[in-house]
This record gives sequence, structure tokens and C-alpha cells, in this order.
Amino acid sequence: MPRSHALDRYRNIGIMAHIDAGKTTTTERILFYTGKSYRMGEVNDGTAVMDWMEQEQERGITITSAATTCFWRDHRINIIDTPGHVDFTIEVERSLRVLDGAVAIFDAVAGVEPQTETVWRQADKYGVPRMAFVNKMDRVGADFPNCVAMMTDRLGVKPLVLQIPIGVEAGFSGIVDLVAMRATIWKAETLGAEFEHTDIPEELAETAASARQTLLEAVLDLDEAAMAAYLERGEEPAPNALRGLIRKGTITGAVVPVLCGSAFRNKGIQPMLDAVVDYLPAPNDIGAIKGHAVSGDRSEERPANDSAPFAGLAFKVMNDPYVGTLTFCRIYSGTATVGDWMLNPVKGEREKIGRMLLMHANSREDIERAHTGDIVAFAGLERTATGDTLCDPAKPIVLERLDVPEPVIEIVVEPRTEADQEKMAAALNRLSHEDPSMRVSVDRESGQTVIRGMGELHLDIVVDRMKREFRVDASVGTPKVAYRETVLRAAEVDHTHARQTGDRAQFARVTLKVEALERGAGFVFENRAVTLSRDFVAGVQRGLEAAKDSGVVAGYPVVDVKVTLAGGETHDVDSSPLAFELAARAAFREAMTKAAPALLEPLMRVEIITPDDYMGDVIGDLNGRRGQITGMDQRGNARIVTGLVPLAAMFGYVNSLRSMSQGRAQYSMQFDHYEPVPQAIADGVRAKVA
Ligand SMILES: Nc1nc2c(ncn2[C@@H]2O[C@H](COP(=O)(O)OP(=O)(O)OP(=O)(O)O)[C@@H](O)[C@H]2O)c(=O)[nH]1
Repeated sequence: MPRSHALDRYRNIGIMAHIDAGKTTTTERILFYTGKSYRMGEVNDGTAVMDWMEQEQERGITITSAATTCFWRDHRINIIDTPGHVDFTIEVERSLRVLDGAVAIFDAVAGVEPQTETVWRQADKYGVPRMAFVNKMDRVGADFPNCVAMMTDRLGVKPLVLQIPIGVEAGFSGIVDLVAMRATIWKAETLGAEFEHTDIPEELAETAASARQTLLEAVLDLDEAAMAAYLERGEEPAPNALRGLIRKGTITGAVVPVLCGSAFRNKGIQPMLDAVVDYLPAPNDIGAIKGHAVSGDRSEERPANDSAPFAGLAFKVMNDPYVGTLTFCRIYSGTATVGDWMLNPVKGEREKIGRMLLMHANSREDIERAHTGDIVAFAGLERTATGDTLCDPAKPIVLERLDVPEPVIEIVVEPRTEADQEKMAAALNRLSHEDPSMRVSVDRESGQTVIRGMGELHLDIVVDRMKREFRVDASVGTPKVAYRETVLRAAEVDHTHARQTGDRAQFARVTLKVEALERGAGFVFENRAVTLSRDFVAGVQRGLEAAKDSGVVAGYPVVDVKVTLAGGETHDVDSSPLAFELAARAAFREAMTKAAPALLEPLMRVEIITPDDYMGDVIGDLNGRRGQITGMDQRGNARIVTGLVPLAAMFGYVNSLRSMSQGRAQYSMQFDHYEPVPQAIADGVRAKVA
């Protein structure tokens, strides 16, 4: 089966936005105009095509990213939906990891909101070229220039304004295209499917001319030859040449094209699709995909073409009631055919392609062959988890994994019956396969199952799915902060494990040093005991792996610590890997105790938007929550307060804020960093655990 479109006619894009900016509505409109969905869904009545998970419909938010394929101007556009809620960071990460370009949606009233900023930085990390769509131009208070100014201030980007709105709020009717220098007006009665091109309205002529000049200067700045032609001969690039220059600047990240519209009022979507085709990169614009060899650090890469060996990244695993496991994979090089064997080099397992599906928002299509640039779903793979590579068994490569954020909140779940116990274990195993940002562990002492995640909403949804999809009956504890432990100083201990059990003796002696590492460094082990055999060192490592799960302050996982095995002593007969494992565990605890152990708590970055009247109360309340105010700002007639507040003090904040402001203030919150807990609070946490 040949490919339907040449690789340069592919666009793998994501749509990113702050919650409620209108991502789902925009995606809906795209599917409508590209002919893939026959009924226009409305988020408000829960019929949106992309939001098909039960919980999503009930809660009216987009949780999982669905990949869908549509066609525009003889290009194949694969859209990967990304959630806007920060609790689903991992969904954003995994989408960004496989995208070639993104459309960022802004609310024309709110401008750049905190979550947009977060997602924007994540996209920076992956080097994803972007364009901006300023949505909701029909809303009261819509302010296009303000939104553009905020992109410069908050995101530090160079916005390239390609359109200006015609009218605003209820009078918003179309746009002026500054590249073609003409107006586009939508006919309301045809759900935005029809529009006409007209001359630029007279009252906008001057504004348009000056905006065009700004655009021209910014673009010419990117290309010396074009600039020379303009300066020396007064030649303005023709529209197509101008588009070429804009495309170049977008792909290098030098500029961010800015468009506007109103998805809800069916305006601005078709030019946005044109811009996706004109300015966002094709897979072959991105270059070869990088990875490394299965063993060792040797780097490897694969070119983006069908004749290279197959390599793809599994970026989403989900359970489908009809098909079973669906593994979404972005193909970076080569082709995949039903019946082929693939290697999962991370797991060292082979998987056979039994069935391959192309996903549309509300239907799926069985395909025999997939090509470079495609995003497909393999059905029935059992061993591959989110983030794993799939590749040609004869040419193994491991592609870079996703960054998985650390969980900050935890709950205890207890199955009601023995049968539920088994079902729960299976359900949690399955769910953590799908979602690497959710961690499950069993407390060694209490035997209780603990689920850790990114926020209250994240855990709510995990529990909800466990109950509904897997029919597990379980009691669920209240969410608690996922504390961590670390050390503030260094300490070295020498520990001997010598025990006589029956007629068998055990002996191991280790010298361990623990020291503090910077935040986010994790847990690092170094072996300097050159005389110890490899088996014994492996025993030490096993002991440390077990011991680091439960620190000496209150039994929380230990992070940002380096442990050095500085020396060891063996006995000819009585030493064994197990003896070293036990010695290391005891030595680690002893060393931690001597190295000023401390409890770490997650600090959240909080932004509150409140009417002036409640500003004092909001700040007073934040202070009472051990909050540290980091900024105050004015947006329109609202005040914006930003601060760092311990997560422990933020439970139930939504209700407090509501009653404090008569429901008029809003907030958003996201994890910032871990920090040592003040002594008095640490004592409280310890007392609760003991
Ligand atoms: N006035 C106006 N409202 C809009 C527009 N686009 C979307 N909305 C409304 O804004 C709300 C949020 O839109 P969604 O499309 O669900 O936003 P989202 O970004 O997908 O939100 P999540 O899925 O929750 O992340 C809905 O009530 C939409 O009807 C627009 O252009 N104008």
C-alpha cells in the first residue's frame, strides 16, 4: 500500500491551551470543516466528539489525548489532543514528545494564563515550533493587542501578527489577512462553513497598513537576501515568498505567527488550518530522530524516510472496550506492516503487529501498512508501556523517553473483599501502564496500597476509573501530601552485619557515605569499594533500593541524596549478597540519621484572580497558609496575586476562596518544587505517622 500523501504533506500537530480557552471547541470545528465529523459537537451539552470518555463528558474537561487524522488542502493533518489541566502534565509531555508543531489557543479576554505559560515552557523544552490562535474574540472584554503584548511579556516570544480582527465582541465578523492584504468575512447562517474575501474595510485600512509594515519588517529581518531586495529595490516579497519566510522563522522558533477568531462563533478556523499547512513543519523538516544503542551510551539516529529501518515511540497506551489494548505510536522512520515483528528494546521483548488502526475522532479504520510520519494505534500489544520505543528487531534503537513528573499527592485505597484485592491489583497495574505519572506502592509495614499522583483531580479520576471500568469496590482515604525525605549534611558510617542463625553465620561490613544533592537530582549511587565482588555490590544496591523507599523521618521516599559505598570487608565463608543487602539497609538508615534528615514538602505556584474588593482577604488567607506572595498585578479590573504555598495548606482551597470572594475569585495551582518543611510542621507529620 503506497503512502497517501508525500511526507512533506504531513503535519503532526497538537493543540495546547489553558483549561477553558476553547481547545475542544476549536478541535471540533477543525473536524467539522475538514469533513471528518458530521455533527458539530458542543462541549456544553457533552456531545463533543473528542471528549468521549465517560468522565470527560460528565466533567466537561479533556483528560486523555486522542489522536485523530484529518485532511486539508491535500495535506494530512494528525491532531494529538492535549489536556489543559495541570494535573495531567504527563499527557501534555507525551503529546509534546511526538508532535512536530503546535497551535496554542489563548482566550482573548484572559490572555496568557498560568497553565499556558507552563505548557509553553514544556514545549520549549521539546523545541516544538508553535503558532498562536487568539480565540473568543466574540467575548465581552476581548482584547487582541493585549493578548499579543502578553505573549511578549510572559512568554518572551516574538509574536508575528498575521491577522487583525474585524470588529470585536458581538461585532466580531472576520479578519484582515496581512499576508494577502484582504479581508475574510464569515456568513453566520452556514455555521461558518462559508465565507467571502473582500477588500479591507476602509476604517481598518490604516491599522492594517501599519500592521503589515510591522509584519514585513519582522519577517525581512529573518532573511538577508529578502531584506536586501526590499531595501535596495523596494521589492516586497510576493505573498507566497512571504509565507515561505514566515514558515522558516516559525520552524526555527524565531517567531510565533498569531491568528485570531472565535471557534464558538465559527470564525477563523479555515485560515488557521491554512496556517498549519503553510507554517508548521512536516516530519522531514525536523530532521533525523535521535536515540541511543540498546546497551551503552552510543548515540544512534534514524532518518525520516520510509526506506530506513522502522522506529517509533509508543506515546499512549489505553484500554478500549472493543479492541482491548491500544498502543498509540508515532512512526519516526521506516514502515510497519501487519504481521511484522517489532522489538521493544526497553523491555527486551518482541511484539507482533496483529492489527493496526488509524483513529478518527469517532471512528477507526483498519490499515495494513503505516509509513514514516504516521500516528497509528497498534491493537493488542501487551508488554509495551507509555514511553517505550518500538523498532525493527534487526536494527535496534532506543528513542528518548518522556519526562515523567514526580507525584505530589497520595491516597490509600483498601479493597473491600479478597476478590476486590485481586481485581484492584490488576486494575492498578493496567492503569499505571497507561499513565506513568501515577505510581502504586504497597506500604511495607501496613500492607496498604498507596497511589501517588499529580493532584486531587488526577487521583479522583484514577479511583473513578478503577471503580467504573474495572468494577473494583474499595474504600478510599483522604488525599495526603506526598512528602519526601532527604539529608541536609553529609555523614559516613561503618556498619558490620554479623549474625548467627542456627549453624549458619552471616557477615558483611560496609562503609557508606551519604550526602545531599541539589533538588531534583534523585537518588544516586556510586561504588568506590574496588575490592568487593560484583555480587556483593549488587547486594548493597538492592539493600539501598529497598531502604530508600522509606526514610528515617516519617517513612517517606528518600530523594536528592548521593550514597557512596566507600569500602567493605568480607568473610571467606559467611559473606553473601544477602548479608551485604542487610548491611547496606541498616547502614543507610544509620547514616541518614546522622546526616540531619529532613522532610521535604511540595510547594505549589498559585495564581489567584480576584476582584479588587477581596484582595486583602485573599492575601491574608494565603499568609495564614504559610504562603509567600511573589507578585501582584492588575489585569483589566481584576487583581492577580501569585504566590508559593505548601500543598499541605491548599486542600479544600477551592471552597475557601469561593466563600471568601462570593464565588468571584478564581485560582490555578501547579507544582513548583520541594522544600524542607519547618520543624514544627515536620513534628506534626511525624506524630501522625507514628
Ligand atoms: N464566547 C466564546 N466561548 C467559547 C469560544 N470557544 C469556546 N468557548 C466556550 O468556552 C468553554 C470552554 O471551551 P472548551 O472548548 O471546552 O475548552 P477546552 O480548552 O477544551 O477546555 P478543557 O477541555 O476543559 O481543557 C465552553 O463553554 C465553550 O463553549 C469562543 O470562541 N467564544
